[in-house]
Amino acid sequence: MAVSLLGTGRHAERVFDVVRGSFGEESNDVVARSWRRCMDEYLLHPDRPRDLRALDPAAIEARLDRMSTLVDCARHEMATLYQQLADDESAVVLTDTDGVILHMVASPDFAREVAPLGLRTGVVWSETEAGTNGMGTCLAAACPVSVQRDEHFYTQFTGLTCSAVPVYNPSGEMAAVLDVSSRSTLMQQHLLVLLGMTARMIENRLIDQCFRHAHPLHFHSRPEFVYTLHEGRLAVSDDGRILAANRSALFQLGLQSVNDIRSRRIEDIFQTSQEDLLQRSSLSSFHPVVTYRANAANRFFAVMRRPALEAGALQGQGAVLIHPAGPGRSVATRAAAQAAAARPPGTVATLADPQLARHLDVARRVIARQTPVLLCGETGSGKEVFARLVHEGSPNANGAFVAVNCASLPESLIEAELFGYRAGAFTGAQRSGRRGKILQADGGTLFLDEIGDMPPELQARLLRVLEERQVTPLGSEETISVQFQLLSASHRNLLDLVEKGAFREDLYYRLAGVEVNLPALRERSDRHELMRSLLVAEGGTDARLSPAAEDLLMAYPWPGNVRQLRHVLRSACALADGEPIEVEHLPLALRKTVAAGEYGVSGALPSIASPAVVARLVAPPHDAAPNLPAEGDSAGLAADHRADEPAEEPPLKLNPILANERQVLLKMLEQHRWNVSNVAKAFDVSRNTLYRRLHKLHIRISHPD
Ligand SMILES: Nc1ncnc2c1ncn2[C@@H]1O[C@H](COP(=O)(O)OP(=O)(O)OP(=O)(O)O)[C@@H](O)[C@H]1O
Repeated sequence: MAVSLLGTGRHAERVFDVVRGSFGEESNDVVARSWRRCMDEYLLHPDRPRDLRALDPAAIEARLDRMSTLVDCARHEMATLYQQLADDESAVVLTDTDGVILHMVASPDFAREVAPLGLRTGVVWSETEAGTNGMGTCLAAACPVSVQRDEHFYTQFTGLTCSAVPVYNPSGEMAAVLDVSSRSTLMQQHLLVLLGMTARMIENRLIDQCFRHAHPLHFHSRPEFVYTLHEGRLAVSDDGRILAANRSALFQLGLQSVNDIRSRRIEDIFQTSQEDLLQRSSLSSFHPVVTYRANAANRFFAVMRRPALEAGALQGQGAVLIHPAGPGRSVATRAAAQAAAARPPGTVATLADPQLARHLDVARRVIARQTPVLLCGETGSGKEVFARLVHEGSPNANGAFVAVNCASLPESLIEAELFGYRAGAFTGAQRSGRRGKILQADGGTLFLDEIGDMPPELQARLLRVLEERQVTPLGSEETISVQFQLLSASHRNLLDLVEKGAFREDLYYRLAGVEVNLPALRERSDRHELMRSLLVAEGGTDARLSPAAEDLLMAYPWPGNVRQLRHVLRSACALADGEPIEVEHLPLALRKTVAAGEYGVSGALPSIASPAVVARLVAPPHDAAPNLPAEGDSAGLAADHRADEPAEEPPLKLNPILANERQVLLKMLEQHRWNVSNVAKAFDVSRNTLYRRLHKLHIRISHPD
């Protein structure tokens, strides 16, 4: 390892100079203050380094026990941060408030290399012991700190650059320090941001863990930030009193400390009661609903849930439902699992489309015979919602529904996530080991989403598990028998992937006992009902769509399917703010697409749309070319025109989408008194484009005004 850049003597001299002189001589004031503390208060000497103190194994064990909740919350986030850093010569370290290292994630080589320096579990890195350093100085200064190479007090550490941030407990007190110690000095600012984000994730997990009996309340002033790292998070007792708050909650509410909010009632903070918030959240399928700050006009979007323990251990951030249940488990446990399975986050499950209802029936019958089902369909078409419905009507309905998104897991973690691992299987593994998702699905249903993204080497392991129905956790020699129903899904064509050699053919046939193709939203006959129930979910029972807005939504081809519809309705509800949703509350791009009839032409439909669908959507109802004035021909466009027979049925049979679009345009023309310029402006398209569209849809414009 490189030692001081300056050499021991010169490094010590510089420390002396700065401490004796003014702080201005050292660019980093935090470091200069720390050097002064080291010399004046702790009586350390930069010339006389010493070995760092290490706790004995029993003392380490006792500390780990005391801090086990925090360390458990931190492990996963630290492993993820380590993956993100992609730097073999770095370590992610967690210390308690005495500076004792509790947990460290590093490559085995780097861990071996830095162990003699004291970068290992049980060693004390407080400033009093180790002089100026990332962890100790962060503790002493109680703020994020970056200590680069020669900024360390002792020469022995000047080969390292350490960045550290505080981690707070739900009472708002500093509970730990999260640090990255690396040989690299690059990207320190970026690193501090990443560390700050990881600390917040740990803090949110800690609130979840410590208040599993409380109601979690998620909120933000912008709906898209709810359920993200930036959300405000409160834990609320059964009687509506606030027990804990995260940092973002305090910031958004303009409060200084958790004490300013603890024990206060929901009504003191928001213009709503616990009852009302719970009811509206449930009605909206746990999508954010509007509320206001008590005694103020600040608007927030909030969701309140039932306690995790009561709801059957809904874990993590609104994601996967995991609950052990199956034959032989207690009735209470099964009932909790059932209740939780019946409340998947964000589901209104409207399946009035007869084709979909048939598919559901087939899938349920097939899965009851232990035959795997593969769901195919465009992104956002509701594959997971459908999978949950299959599970709920299956013989394993009392068991857990465990969803794994193969696309969102880093390749290096997917194996541990799926198969689990034994205690100490790798650096960074939990002390107690971990049950993988497959074992969690024992007696229930395993849903492998985006299966086409599973790395090839894991495909072989998965195939073996499916054939043998036995799992061997990482680092273990024990095989465990497991019984689960299997559903998988992909928006990619798996057979194409098989042909390209990216997906194993034998695995494909193993997964696709029966293949169910879910229709895109534009092909569903129940899209009207679905739109209505999503509207209630997003905007409450009073939410209304104006007829023109409704027609426009019915005319749009929805390349992002139900997910996109949900998002559009959510933002429209927010913009309409309690009034009926009008066309102008809908996204401009959507209006343009409908007005210009650009389905499949301007990229409105993604390439995943089948050629048949694209052909149907772009097929003109009439092949006569419009006779239009050239763009910019001011003479031809000087005046707007009036439709001759606006209400007349189109002479040719239009497909439902084009017929809808025609209705939208007619209504808009009516609304704008047949002023084509104004309608074009409302859709933000040129008049030429609009004329062309009107012609295609057989809306005749004849007399200039
Ligand atoms: N039938 C439905 N009723 C109500 N909401 C639905 C329905 N189908 C889908 N949604 C909503 O649409 C969104 C996307 O659904 P889902 O995650 O099931 O789609 P997906 O096809 O699995 O998506 P991806 O391909 O991206 O994994 C979710 O917010 C879900 O709640």
